[in-house]
Amino acid sequence: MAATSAALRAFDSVPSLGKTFVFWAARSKLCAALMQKGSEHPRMFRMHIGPQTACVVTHPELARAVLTRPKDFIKMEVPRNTASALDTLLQRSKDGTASVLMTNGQDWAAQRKPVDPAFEKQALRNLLPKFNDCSDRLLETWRGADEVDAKQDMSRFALDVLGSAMLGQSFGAIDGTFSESYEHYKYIMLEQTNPLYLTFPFMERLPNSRNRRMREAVHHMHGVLQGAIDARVQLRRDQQAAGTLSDEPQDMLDMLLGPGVDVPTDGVLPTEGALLPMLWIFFIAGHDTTAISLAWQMYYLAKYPEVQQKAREEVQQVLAGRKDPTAEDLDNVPYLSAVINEGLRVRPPIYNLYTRQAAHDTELDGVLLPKGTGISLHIGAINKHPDVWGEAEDFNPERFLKEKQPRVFHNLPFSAGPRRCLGDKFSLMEQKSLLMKLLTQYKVLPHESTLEGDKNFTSTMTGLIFLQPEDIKVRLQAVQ
Ligand code: HEM
Repeated sequence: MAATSAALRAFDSVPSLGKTFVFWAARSKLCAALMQKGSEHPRMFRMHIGPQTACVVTHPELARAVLTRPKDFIKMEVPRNTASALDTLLQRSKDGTASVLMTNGQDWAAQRKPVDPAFEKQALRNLLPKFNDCSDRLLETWRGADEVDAKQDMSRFALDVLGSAMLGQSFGAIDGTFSESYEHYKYIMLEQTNPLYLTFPFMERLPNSRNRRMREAVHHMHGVLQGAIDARVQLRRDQQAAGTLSDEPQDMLDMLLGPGVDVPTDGVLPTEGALLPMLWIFFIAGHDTTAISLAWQMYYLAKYPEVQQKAREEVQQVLAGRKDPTAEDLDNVPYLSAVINEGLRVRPPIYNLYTRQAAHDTELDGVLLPKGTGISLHIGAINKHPDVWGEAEDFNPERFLKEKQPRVFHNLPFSAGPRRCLGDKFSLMEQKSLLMKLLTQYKVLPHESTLEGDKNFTSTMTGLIFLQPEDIKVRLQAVQ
Protein backbone atom coordinates (compact mmCIF):
# COMPACT_ATOMS: atom_id res chain seq x y z
CA MET A 1 0.00 0.00 0.00
CA ALA A 2 1.36 3.41 -0.97
CA ALA A 3 1.11 4.92 2.46
CA THR A 4 1.89 8.40 1.20
CA SER A 5 -1.08 8.42 -1.17
CA ALA A 6 -2.67 11.87 -1.31
CA ALA A 7 -6.12 10.20 -1.26
CA LEU A 8 -5.65 9.11 2.36
CA ARG A 9 -7.15 11.07 5.22
CA ALA A 10 -4.81 12.14 7.98
CA PHE A 11 -5.01 10.20 11.27
CA ASP A 12 -6.06 13.42 12.99
CA SER A 13 -9.39 13.24 11.15
CA VAL A 14 -10.39 10.14 13.16
CA PRO A 15 -12.67 11.08 16.10
CA SER A 16 -10.68 11.41 19.30
CA LEU A 17 -11.71 10.88 22.91
CA GLY A 18 -9.43 13.69 23.99
CA LYS A 19 -6.02 13.46 25.60
CA THR A 20 -7.21 13.19 29.13
CA PHE A 21 -9.82 10.50 28.47
CA VAL A 22 -8.01 7.46 29.86
CA PHE A 23 -6.80 9.29 32.93
CA TRP A 24 -10.15 10.87 33.51
CA ALA A 25 -11.96 7.59 32.96
CA ALA A 26 -9.43 5.70 35.10
CA ARG A 27 -10.49 7.76 38.04
CA SER A 28 -14.11 6.89 37.44
CA LYS A 29 -15.10 3.78 35.52
CA LEU A 30 -12.73 3.14 32.65
CA CYS A 31 -14.34 -0.12 31.54
CA ALA A 32 -17.89 1.22 31.45
CA ALA A 33 -16.72 4.39 29.71
CA LEU A 34 -14.79 2.51 27.01
CA MET A 35 -17.71 0.15 26.38
CA GLN A 36 -19.94 3.18 25.94
CA LYS A 37 -17.46 4.86 23.56
CA GLY A 38 -17.21 1.64 21.55
CA SER A 39 -20.93 1.66 20.87
CA GLU A 40 -20.87 5.34 19.85
CA HIS A 41 -18.13 5.00 17.20
CA PRO A 42 -19.05 2.54 14.44
CA ARG A 43 -15.64 2.30 12.72
CA MET A 44 -12.74 3.58 14.81
CA PHE A 45 -11.62 6.32 17.16
CA ARG A 46 -8.41 7.69 18.64
CA MET A 47 -7.41 7.24 22.25
CA HIS A 48 -4.36 8.47 24.16
CA ILE A 49 -2.71 6.07 26.57
CA GLY A 50 0.23 7.73 28.28
CA PRO A 51 2.56 8.98 25.54
CA GLN A 52 1.02 6.56 22.96
CA THR A 53 -1.77 7.43 20.53
CA ALA A 54 -3.91 4.41 19.75
CA CYS A 55 -6.38 3.75 17.00
CA VAL A 56 -9.31 1.81 18.49
CA VAL A 57 -11.06 -0.32 15.88
CA THR A 58 -14.76 -1.06 16.38
CA HIS A 59 -15.87 -2.46 13.00
CA PRO A 60 -15.48 -6.21 12.19
CA GLU A 61 -14.20 -5.52 8.65
CA LEU A 62 -11.46 -3.24 9.96
CA ALA A 63 -10.58 -5.87 12.58
CA ARG A 64 -10.23 -8.37 9.74
CA ALA A 65 -7.83 -5.99 7.97
CA VAL A 66 -5.69 -5.62 11.12
CA LEU A 67 -5.59 -9.35 11.87
CA THR A 68 -4.87 -10.51 8.32
CA ARG A 69 -2.13 -7.99 7.44
CA PRO A 70 0.62 -9.12 9.86
CA LYS A 71 3.28 -7.26 7.85
CA ASP A 72 1.46 -3.93 8.32
CA PHE A 73 0.16 -4.52 11.86
CA ILE A 74 2.65 -6.21 14.16
CA LYS A 75 2.45 -7.18 17.82
CA MET A 76 3.68 -4.36 19.98
CA GLU A 77 7.18 -5.26 20.99
CA VAL A 78 7.63 -4.70 24.69
CA PRO A 79 11.07 -3.17 25.27
CA ARG A 80 13.24 -5.06 27.68
CA ASN A 81 13.22 -3.37 31.03
CA THR A 82 16.21 -4.65 32.92
CA ALA A 83 14.99 -2.94 36.07
CA SER A 84 11.75 -4.89 36.04
CA ALA A 85 11.68 -7.99 38.20
CA LEU A 86 8.95 -9.37 35.99
CA ASP A 87 10.98 -9.14 32.84
CA THR A 88 12.78 -12.45 33.20
CA LEU A 89 9.58 -14.29 33.93
CA LEU A 90 7.33 -12.51 31.49
CA GLN A 91 9.48 -12.17 28.46
CA ARG A 92 12.74 -13.97 28.46
CA SER A 93 14.33 -16.96 30.08
CA LYS A 94 17.98 -17.11 31.01
CA ASP A 95 18.98 -18.06 27.45
CA GLY A 96 17.21 -14.94 26.12
CA THR A 97 14.19 -16.67 24.57
CA ALA A 98 11.21 -14.31 24.26
CA SER A 99 7.75 -15.69 25.01
CA VAL A 100 5.18 -16.43 22.32
CA LEU A 101 3.00 -13.48 23.37
CA MET A 102 5.64 -10.83 22.80
CA THR A 103 7.32 -11.70 19.50
CA ASN A 104 6.82 -11.26 15.77
CA GLY A 105 7.80 -13.02 12.53
CA GLN A 106 10.23 -15.92 12.69
CA ASP A 107 10.79 -15.56 16.43
CA TRP A 108 7.05 -15.93 17.04
CA ALA A 109 6.66 -18.88 14.63
CA ALA A 110 9.57 -20.67 16.31
CA GLN A 111 7.75 -20.34 19.65
CA ARG A 112 4.23 -21.12 18.54
CA LYS A 113 4.76 -24.01 16.11
CA PRO A 114 6.11 -26.46 18.68
CA VAL A 115 3.28 -25.82 21.16
CA ASP A 116 0.32 -25.79 18.76
CA PRO A 117 -0.09 -29.62 18.76
CA ALA A 118 -0.34 -29.72 22.58
CA PHE A 119 -3.38 -27.41 22.38
CA GLU A 120 -5.24 -29.46 19.77
CA LYS A 121 -8.43 -31.15 20.89
CA GLN A 122 -7.01 -34.65 20.64
CA ALA A 123 -4.05 -33.83 22.89
CA LEU A 124 -6.19 -31.91 25.39
CA ARG A 125 -8.28 -35.01 26.07
CA ASN A 126 -5.48 -36.14 28.38
CA LEU A 127 -6.20 -33.15 30.61
CA LEU A 128 -9.89 -33.82 31.08
CA PRO A 129 -9.41 -35.87 34.29
CA LYS A 130 -7.61 -32.84 35.79
CA PHE A 131 -10.49 -30.55 34.81
CA ASN A 132 -13.00 -32.98 36.27
CA ASP A 133 -11.08 -33.28 39.50
CA CYS A 134 -10.89 -29.48 39.97
CA SER A 135 -14.61 -29.19 39.16
CA ASP A 136 -15.42 -31.81 41.82
CA ARG A 137 -13.33 -29.95 44.37
CA LEU A 138 -15.00 -26.63 43.60
CA LEU A 139 -18.52 -28.06 43.73
CA GLU A 140 -17.68 -29.79 46.99
CA THR A 141 -16.79 -26.43 48.58
CA TRP A 142 -20.26 -25.23 47.57
CA ARG A 143 -22.02 -28.10 49.35
CA GLY A 144 -24.60 -26.63 51.68
CA ALA A 145 -23.80 -23.05 50.68
CA ASP A 146 -26.75 -20.84 50.08
CA GLU A 147 -24.86 -18.25 48.07
CA VAL A 148 -21.42 -18.05 46.49
CA ASP A 149 -19.08 -15.38 45.22
CA ALA A 150 -18.85 -16.53 41.60
CA LYS A 151 -16.15 -14.07 40.59
CA GLN A 152 -13.79 -15.06 43.37
CA ASP A 153 -14.51 -18.81 43.20
CA MET A 154 -14.05 -18.99 39.44
CA SER A 155 -10.71 -17.24 39.82
CA ARG A 156 -9.62 -19.86 42.36
CA PHE A 157 -10.91 -22.67 40.15
CA ALA A 158 -9.15 -21.42 37.00
CA LEU A 159 -5.85 -21.08 38.88
CA ASP A 160 -5.93 -24.61 40.26
CA VAL A 161 -6.92 -25.96 36.83
CA LEU A 162 -3.86 -24.31 35.32
CA GLY A 163 -1.59 -25.50 38.12
CA SER A 164 -2.71 -29.08 37.82
CA ALA A 165 -3.11 -29.19 34.01
CA MET A 166 0.19 -27.44 33.31
CA LEU A 167 2.48 -28.61 36.10
CA GLY A 168 0.62 -31.35 37.94
CA GLN A 169 0.57 -29.10 41.07
CA SER A 170 -2.29 -27.43 42.85
CA PHE A 171 -2.10 -23.91 44.28
CA GLY A 172 -4.56 -24.90 46.99
CA ALA A 173 -6.77 -22.09 45.75
CA ILE A 174 -10.05 -24.00 45.50
CA ASP A 175 -9.80 -25.60 48.93
CA GLY A 176 -8.61 -22.38 50.53
CA THR A 177 -5.40 -24.00 51.77
CA PHE A 178 -3.53 -21.44 49.61
CA SER A 179 0.06 -22.48 49.02
CA GLU A 180 2.76 -19.84 49.38
CA SER A 181 2.80 -19.67 45.56
CA TYR A 182 -0.80 -18.49 45.56
CA GLU A 183 0.08 -15.34 47.47
CA HIS A 184 3.10 -14.59 45.27
CA TYR A 185 1.16 -15.26 42.10
CA LYS A 186 -1.70 -12.97 43.14
CA TYR A 187 0.75 -10.21 44.00
CA ILE A 188 2.42 -10.36 40.59
CA MET A 189 -0.92 -10.40 38.77
CA LEU A 190 -2.07 -7.36 40.69
CA GLU A 191 1.13 -5.37 40.38
CA GLN A 192 1.92 -6.10 36.74
CA THR A 193 -0.93 -3.78 35.71
CA ASN A 194 -0.01 -1.05 38.21
CA PRO A 195 -0.59 2.02 36.00
CA LEU A 196 2.09 4.05 37.75
CA TYR A 197 4.80 1.51 37.00
CA LEU A 198 3.53 0.88 33.47
CA THR A 199 3.62 4.57 32.63
CA PHE A 200 6.93 5.29 34.37
CA PRO A 201 9.03 2.09 34.07
CA PHE A 202 12.04 3.77 35.73
CA MET A 203 10.10 3.45 38.99
CA GLU A 204 10.99 -0.23 38.96
CA ARG A 205 14.48 0.86 39.99
CA LEU A 206 13.38 2.53 43.23
CA PRO A 207 14.43 0.75 46.42
CA ASN A 208 10.87 0.66 47.76
CA SER A 209 8.80 -2.07 49.38
CA ARG A 210 6.70 -2.70 46.25
CA ASN A 211 9.79 -3.48 44.18
CA ARG A 212 11.28 -5.66 46.91
CA ARG A 213 8.03 -7.58 47.26
CA MET A 214 7.75 -7.93 43.49
CA ARG A 215 11.28 -9.29 43.18
CA GLU A 216 10.58 -11.78 45.95
CA ALA A 217 7.36 -12.93 44.25
CA VAL A 218 8.96 -13.23 40.82
CA HIS A 219 11.93 -15.08 42.27
CA HIS A 220 9.52 -17.49 43.96
CA MET A 221 7.41 -18.14 40.83
CA HIS A 222 10.53 -18.51 38.72
CA GLY A 223 11.68 -21.17 41.17
CA VAL A 224 8.32 -22.95 41.13
CA LEU A 225 8.23 -23.17 37.34
CA GLN A 226 11.91 -24.02 36.88
CA GLY A 227 11.68 -26.47 39.78
CA ALA A 228 8.71 -28.21 38.16
CA ILE A 229 10.56 -28.44 34.83
CA ASP A 230 13.77 -29.76 36.40
CA ALA A 231 11.96 -32.27 38.61
CA ARG A 232 9.95 -33.59 35.68
CA VAL A 233 12.99 -33.95 33.43
CA GLN A 234 14.71 -35.90 36.20
CA LEU A 235 11.64 -38.08 36.83
CA ARG A 236 11.30 -38.88 33.16
CA ARG A 237 15.01 -39.64 32.89
CA ASP A 238 14.65 -42.10 35.79
CA GLN A 239 11.51 -43.62 34.30
CA GLN A 240 13.14 -43.95 30.92
CA ALA A 241 16.11 -45.75 32.47
CA ALA A 242 13.73 -48.08 34.34
CA GLY A 243 11.61 -48.63 31.20
CA THR A 244 8.49 -47.25 32.93
CA LEU A 245 8.11 -43.95 31.03
CA SER A 246 4.47 -43.77 29.96
CA ASP A 247 3.44 -42.87 26.39
CA GLU A 248 0.40 -41.04 27.77
CA PRO A 249 1.30 -37.51 28.89
CA GLN A 250 -0.23 -36.67 32.26
CA ASP A 251 -0.18 -32.88 31.88
CA MET A 252 0.98 -30.06 29.62
CA LEU A 253 4.55 -30.28 30.87
CA ASP A 254 4.71 -33.92 29.76
CA MET A 255 3.25 -32.93 26.40
CA LEU A 256 5.77 -30.14 25.91
CA LEU A 257 8.69 -32.33 26.94
CA GLY A 258 7.69 -34.88 24.31
CA PRO A 259 7.85 -38.64 24.21
CA GLY A 260 11.37 -39.22 25.50
CA VAL A 261 14.23 -37.59 27.36
CA ASP A 262 17.38 -36.34 25.65
CA VAL A 263 15.86 -37.04 22.22
CA PRO A 264 16.90 -34.39 19.64
CA THR A 265 13.77 -32.32 18.98
CA ASP A 266 14.70 -30.32 15.84
CA GLY A 267 12.17 -27.58 16.49
CA VAL A 268 9.29 -30.03 17.00
CA LEU A 269 9.28 -29.35 20.73
CA PRO A 270 10.00 -26.09 22.55
CA THR A 271 13.61 -25.62 23.54
CA GLU A 272 14.31 -26.10 27.23
CA GLY A 273 14.90 -22.34 27.60
CA ALA A 274 11.52 -21.57 26.03
CA LEU A 275 9.60 -23.69 28.51
CA LEU A 276 9.68 -21.37 31.49
CA PRO A 277 8.41 -18.17 29.80
CA MET A 278 5.90 -20.28 27.93
CA LEU A 279 4.43 -21.84 31.07
CA TRP A 280 4.25 -18.43 32.69
CA ILE A 281 2.42 -17.00 29.66
CA PHE A 282 -0.09 -19.86 29.88
CA PHE A 283 -0.87 -18.73 33.42
CA ILE A 284 -1.25 -15.05 32.68
CA ALA A 285 -3.11 -15.61 29.39
CA GLY A 286 -5.31 -18.44 30.63
CA HIS A 287 -6.22 -17.59 34.21
CA ASP A 288 -8.17 -14.32 34.44
CA THR A 289 -9.65 -14.80 30.97
CA THR A 290 -11.30 -18.13 31.76
CA ALA A 291 -12.25 -17.08 35.29
CA ILE A 292 -13.98 -13.96 33.98
CA SER A 293 -15.83 -15.94 31.33
CA LEU A 294 -17.06 -18.44 33.93
CA ALA A 295 -18.21 -15.66 36.26
CA TRP A 296 -20.28 -14.17 33.44
CA GLN A 297 -21.66 -17.63 32.59
CA MET A 298 -22.88 -17.97 36.16
CA TYR A 299 -24.49 -14.58 35.92
CA TYR A 300 -26.36 -15.36 32.70
CA LEU A 301 -27.45 -18.80 33.92
CA ALA A 302 -28.94 -17.14 36.99
CA LYS A 303 -30.54 -14.36 34.98
CA TYR A 304 -32.17 -16.65 32.39
CA PRO A 305 -33.65 -19.69 34.18
CA GLU A 306 -35.20 -21.04 30.96
CA VAL A 307 -31.76 -21.07 29.29
CA GLN A 308 -30.33 -22.79 32.36
CA GLN A 309 -33.05 -25.43 32.41
CA LYS A 310 -32.63 -26.20 28.70
CA ALA A 311 -28.87 -26.58 29.16
CA ARG A 312 -29.46 -28.79 32.21
CA GLU A 313 -31.82 -31.12 30.36
CA GLU A 314 -29.33 -31.46 27.51
CA VAL A 315 -26.50 -32.29 29.92
CA GLN A 316 -28.61 -34.77 31.93
CA GLN A 317 -29.52 -36.57 28.75
CA VAL A 318 -25.91 -36.79 27.57
CA LEU A 319 -24.46 -37.86 30.92
CA ALA A 320 -27.31 -40.27 31.63
CA GLY A 321 -26.43 -40.44 35.34
CA ARG A 322 -22.65 -40.60 34.87
CA LYS A 323 -20.62 -38.22 37.04
CA ASP A 324 -17.70 -37.30 34.77
CA PRO A 325 -18.13 -35.99 31.24
CA THR A 326 -15.92 -37.64 28.63
CA ALA A 327 -14.32 -35.85 25.68
CA GLU A 328 -17.13 -37.20 23.47
CA ASP A 329 -19.74 -35.81 25.87
CA LEU A 330 -18.22 -32.35 25.50
CA ASP A 331 -18.88 -32.56 21.75
CA ASN A 332 -22.49 -33.56 22.32
CA VAL A 333 -23.85 -30.51 24.12
CA PRO A 334 -24.54 -27.99 21.34
CA TYR A 335 -26.90 -25.91 23.44
CA LEU A 336 -24.47 -25.54 26.34
CA SER A 337 -21.73 -24.66 23.82
CA ALA A 338 -24.04 -21.99 22.39
CA VAL A 339 -24.62 -20.60 25.90
CA ILE A 340 -20.86 -20.31 26.44
CA ASN A 341 -20.33 -18.76 22.98
CA GLU A 342 -23.05 -16.23 23.58
CA GLY A 343 -21.57 -15.28 26.96
CA LEU A 344 -18.19 -14.78 25.27
CA ARG A 345 -19.83 -12.68 22.55
CA VAL A 346 -21.68 -10.26 24.83
CA ARG A 347 -19.03 -10.19 27.53
CA PRO A 348 -15.63 -11.00 25.93
CA PRO A 349 -13.13 -11.22 28.83
CA ILE A 350 -10.50 -9.36 26.77
CA TYR A 351 -12.59 -6.59 25.26
CA ASN A 352 -9.88 -4.03 24.49
CA LEU A 353 -7.10 -5.94 22.74
CA TYR A 354 -4.40 -3.31 22.74
CA THR A 355 -1.44 -5.29 21.43
CA ARG A 356 -0.75 -4.19 17.86
CA GLN A 357 1.06 -1.30 16.22
CA ALA A 358 1.57 -0.01 12.68
CA ALA A 359 4.86 -1.53 11.46
CA HIS A 360 5.36 1.39 9.05
CA ASP A 361 3.23 4.24 7.69
CA THR A 362 0.18 2.36 6.52
CA GLU A 363 -3.51 2.66 5.70
CA LEU A 364 -6.67 1.62 7.48
CA ASP A 365 -10.14 2.63 6.34
CA GLY A 366 -8.70 5.30 4.06
CA VAL A 367 -6.72 6.85 6.93
CA LEU A 368 -2.94 7.18 6.98
CA LEU A 369 -1.63 5.65 10.20
CA PRO A 370 1.90 6.77 11.00
CA LYS A 371 4.48 4.10 11.87
CA GLY A 372 4.25 3.12 15.53
CA THR A 373 0.57 4.05 15.97
CA GLY A 374 -0.91 1.70 18.57
CA ILE A 375 -3.85 -0.40 17.39
CA SER A 376 -6.51 -1.70 19.68
CA LEU A 377 -9.32 -4.04 18.67
CA HIS A 378 -12.41 -3.12 20.64
CA ILE A 379 -13.75 -6.68 20.79
CA GLY A 380 -16.56 -5.55 23.08
CA ALA A 381 -17.93 -3.33 20.29
CA ILE A 382 -17.01 -5.59 17.36
CA ASN A 383 -18.92 -8.55 18.85
CA LYS A 384 -22.08 -6.43 18.96
CA HIS A 385 -21.75 -4.42 15.79
CA PRO A 386 -25.22 -3.51 14.45
CA ASP A 387 -24.07 -4.06 10.83
CA VAL A 388 -23.69 -7.77 11.69
CA TRP A 389 -25.78 -8.61 14.71
CA GLY A 390 -29.52 -8.20 15.15
CA GLU A 391 -30.62 -7.35 18.70
CA ALA A 392 -26.96 -7.41 19.54
CA GLU A 393 -27.37 -6.53 23.22
CA ASP A 394 -29.69 -9.49 23.89
CA PHE A 395 -28.29 -12.66 25.42
CA ASN A 396 -29.62 -15.24 22.99
CA PRO A 397 -27.71 -18.56 22.69
CA GLU A 398 -30.03 -19.71 19.90
CA ARG A 399 -28.19 -17.46 17.47
CA PHE A 400 -25.25 -19.88 17.64
CA LEU A 401 -27.49 -22.81 16.68
CA LYS A 402 -28.69 -21.30 13.42
CA GLU A 403 -27.39 -22.79 10.21
CA LYS A 404 -25.89 -19.49 9.08
CA GLN A 405 -23.15 -18.81 11.57
CA PRO A 406 -21.49 -15.42 12.02
CA ARG A 407 -18.29 -15.06 10.03
CA VAL A 408 -14.94 -15.40 11.78
CA PHE A 409 -14.14 -11.71 12.20
CA HIS A 410 -17.64 -10.85 13.43
CA ASN A 411 -17.12 -12.47 16.80
CA LEU A 412 -13.65 -12.24 18.28
CA PRO A 413 -13.46 -13.33 21.93
CA PHE A 414 -10.35 -15.35 21.07
CA SER A 415 -9.28 -13.00 18.25
CA ALA A 416 -8.64 -14.57 14.83
CA GLY A 417 -5.99 -15.04 12.18
CA PRO A 418 -2.52 -16.48 12.79
CA ARG A 419 -2.27 -15.00 16.32
CA ARG A 420 -5.63 -16.37 17.45
CA CYS A 421 -5.61 -17.47 21.10
CA LEU A 422 -3.57 -20.63 21.57
CA GLY A 423 -5.67 -21.79 24.53
CA ASP A 424 -9.21 -21.39 23.13
CA LYS A 425 -9.96 -25.13 23.05
CA PHE A 426 -8.32 -25.60 26.44
CA SER A 427 -10.53 -22.92 27.95
CA LEU A 428 -13.72 -24.12 26.27
CA MET A 429 -13.07 -27.66 27.49
CA GLU A 430 -12.43 -26.39 31.00
CA GLN A 431 -15.58 -24.24 31.03
CA LYS A 432 -17.81 -26.87 29.49
CA SER A 433 -16.69 -29.69 31.77
CA LEU A 434 -17.26 -27.57 34.88
CA LEU A 435 -20.66 -26.33 33.73
CA MET A 436 -21.79 -29.86 32.85
CA LYS A 437 -21.10 -31.04 36.38
CA LEU A 438 -22.51 -27.90 37.93
CA LEU A 439 -25.82 -28.08 36.05
CA THR A 440 -26.46 -31.63 37.21
CA GLN A 441 -25.85 -30.69 40.85
CA TYR A 442 -27.03 -27.11 41.36
CA LYS A 443 -29.64 -24.63 40.24
CA VAL A 444 -28.07 -21.20 39.91
CA LEU A 445 -30.34 -18.40 41.11
CA PRO A 446 -29.93 -14.62 40.96
CA HIS A 447 -28.54 -12.84 43.98
CA GLU A 448 -30.24 -9.60 44.97
CA SER A 449 -26.90 -7.74 45.20
CA THR A 450 -25.94 -8.46 41.58
CA LEU A 451 -29.24 -8.47 39.72
CA GLU A 452 -27.92 -5.82 37.33
CA GLY A 453 -24.52 -7.51 37.15
CA ASP A 454 -24.12 -7.09 33.41
CA LYS A 455 -23.68 -3.36 33.87
CA ASN A 456 -21.57 -3.71 36.95
CA PHE A 457 -18.11 -3.49 35.36
CA THR A 458 -14.90 -3.37 37.33
CA SER A 459 -13.79 0.08 38.38
CA THR A 460 -10.09 -0.85 38.56
CA MET A 461 -7.39 -0.19 35.93
CA THR A 462 -7.72 -3.80 34.71
CA GLY A 463 -10.79 -2.36 32.98
CA LEU A 464 -8.48 -1.12 30.23
CA ILE A 465 -8.19 -4.74 29.03
CA PHE A 466 -10.64 -6.99 30.87
CA LEU A 467 -14.41 -6.76 30.71
CA GLN A 468 -14.96 -8.16 34.15
CA PRO A 469 -17.71 -7.69 36.67
CA GLU A 470 -16.98 -5.75 39.81
CA ASP A 471 -18.74 -8.50 41.67
CA ILE A 472 -20.96 -11.48 40.79
CA LYS A 473 -22.74 -13.36 43.52
CA VAL A 474 -25.29 -16.09 42.87
CA ARG A 475 -27.51 -18.21 45.06
CA LEU A 476 -27.52 -22.00 44.80
CA GLN A 477 -30.10 -24.71 45.26
CA ALA A 478 -29.27 -28.42 45.07
CA VAL A 479 -30.84 -30.25 42.11
CA GLN A 480 -33.09 -32.98 43.46
C1 HEM B 1 -11.94 -17.43 27.90
C2 HEM B 1 -10.63 -17.63 27.88
C3 HEM B 1 -9.67 -16.93 26.95
C4 HEM B 1 -9.85 -15.82 26.19
C5 HEM B 1 -11.10 -14.95 26.06
C6 HEM B 1 -8.60 -15.57 25.49
C7 HEM B 1 -8.40 -14.54 24.58
C8 HEM B 1 -7.21 -14.32 23.92
C9 HEM B 1 -6.98 -13.22 23.04
C10 HEM B 1 -8.02 -12.15 22.66
C11 HEM B 1 -5.70 -13.30 22.60
C12 HEM B 1 -4.97 -12.33 21.70
C13 HEM B 1 -4.88 -12.78 20.27
C14 HEM B 1 -4.30 -11.69 19.38
O1 HEM B 1 -3.41 -10.96 19.80
O2 HEM B 1 -4.79 -11.56 18.24
C15 HEM B 1 -5.11 -14.48 23.21
C16 HEM B 1 -3.80 -14.91 22.99
C17 HEM B 1 -3.24 -15.98 23.64
N1 HEM B 1 -3.86 -16.83 24.54
FE1 HEM B 1 -5.81 -16.74 25.10
N2 HEM B 1 -7.69 -16.52 25.87
C18 HEM B 1 -8.30 -17.38 26.75
C19 HEM B 1 -7.73 -18.49 27.35
C20 HEM B 1 -6.44 -18.91 27.17
C21 HEM B 1 -5.85 -20.07 27.81
C22 HEM B 1 -6.60 -21.02 28.77
C23 HEM B 1 -4.56 -20.12 27.42
C24 HEM B 1 -3.48 -21.12 27.78
C25 HEM B 1 -3.60 -22.08 28.64
C26 HEM B 1 -4.33 -19.02 26.51
C27 HEM B 1 -3.13 -18.75 25.88
C28 HEM B 1 -2.93 -17.73 24.97
C29 HEM B 1 -1.65 -17.50 24.31
C30 HEM B 1 -0.36 -18.28 24.52
C31 HEM B 1 -1.85 -16.40 23.46
C32 HEM B 1 -0.82 -15.76 22.54
C33 HEM B 1 -0.95 -16.39 21.15
C34 HEM B 1 0.02 -15.84 20.13
O3 HEM B 1 0.38 -14.67 20.21
O4 HEM B 1 0.42 -16.63 19.25
N3 HEM B 1 -5.49 -18.32 26.39
N4 HEM B 1 -6.05 -15.07 24.02
